[in-house]
Amino acid sequence: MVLTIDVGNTRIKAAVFEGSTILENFVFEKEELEKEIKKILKKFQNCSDLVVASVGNIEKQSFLAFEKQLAIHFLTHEDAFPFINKYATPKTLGIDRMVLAAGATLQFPKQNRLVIDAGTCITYDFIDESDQYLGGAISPGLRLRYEALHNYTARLPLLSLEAPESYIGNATAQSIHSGVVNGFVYEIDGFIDEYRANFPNFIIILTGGDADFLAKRLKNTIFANSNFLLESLNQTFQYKINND
Ligand SMILES: Nc1ncnc2c1ncn2[C@@H]1O[C@H](COP(=O)(O)OP(=O)(O)O)[C@@H](O)[C@H]1O
Ligand SMILES: CC(C)(COP(=O)(O)O)[C@@H](O)C(=O)NCCC(=O)O
Ligand SMILES: [K+]
Repeated sequence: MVLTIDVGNTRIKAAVFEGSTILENFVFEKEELEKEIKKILKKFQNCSDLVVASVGNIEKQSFLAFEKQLAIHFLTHEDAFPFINKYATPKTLGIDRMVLAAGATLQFPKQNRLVIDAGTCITYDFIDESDQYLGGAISPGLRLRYEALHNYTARLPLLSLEAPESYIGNATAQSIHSGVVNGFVYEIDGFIDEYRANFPNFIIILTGGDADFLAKRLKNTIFANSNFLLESLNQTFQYKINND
C-alpha cells in the first residue's frame, strides 16, 4: 500500500492506494499533519511507502518521524518524470504541476493534454503528443479572488462562494459573485478555446478543490476528477521505481 500526500497552499489532501485503487481519501490542515498521518498509518498498517508533493511550506523534515515505519519519497525536480521539460525555468516549476503533467502523460499516452487544476491558484499545464511539457498559466483561484477583492479594497466585503444569478450583478454582493464566478468560468472557457484554435485534438483533465463546482458551469464539456493529483502521485511513484 502507498500513502500519497498532496500539500497545496490551502489544504493537505491524502489517499491510500492498493495498486491503482484508492482505499480512502483524507483532507486536513497543515497543523494536523503529523496527527493525521499517525491515524492513517494505524488504520492502514500495510503502507510501505509515503509519497509527497509539496508546494506549501511543509518540507521533507516534517515526514522524517515516520521513516522507521515506511519509506519516504519527497518528490523533487531531480526525480524521474515521463515527459521532456521545455519550461525555461524548470527548477521553479511547481512540483504539483510536474506530477499532474506526469499523470496526464502516463494515463493518456501520445496525445495533446491540457491539465487544469482549480485550487488556491488555477494552473494550466500543456503536454503535447510528443510528451513535451510546454508550460501553461497561473492565475488566482476562486477563493483567492474573493479574498483579494476584500483584502485590497476598503469597501468590498469578504463573501463566500455563491453561484451568481446573472452576469449583470444588481447589487454589491451580486456584482462580486458575478465578477468572481463568471470571471473564473469565462477565463477557463477562453483558455480552452485558445488551445482548441491551436491544437485540433487534445484532452482536458480538470481537477482541484473547485473542479466539481466549475465543471457544470463551463461551456466546454469536461469531466472533473478531484483525485487526479493523488492518482498522478501514485503513478509518478510507480514510474520512479521503474526508472531509477
Ligand atoms: N473546505 C474547504 N476549505 C478550503 N477550500 C475549499 C473547501 N472546499 C472547497 N474549497 C475550494 O477549494 C479551493 C482550493 O482547492 P485545493 O485543491 O484544496 O487547493 P490547494 O491544492 O492549492 O491546497 C478553494 O478555491 C475553495 O473554493
Ligand atoms: C502555482 C502554484 C502556486 C499552485 O499551487 P496550488 O494552487 O496547487 O496550491 C504552485 O504550482 C507553485 O508554487 N508553482 C511555482 C511556479 C511555477 O509553477 O512556475
Ligand atoms: K493549482
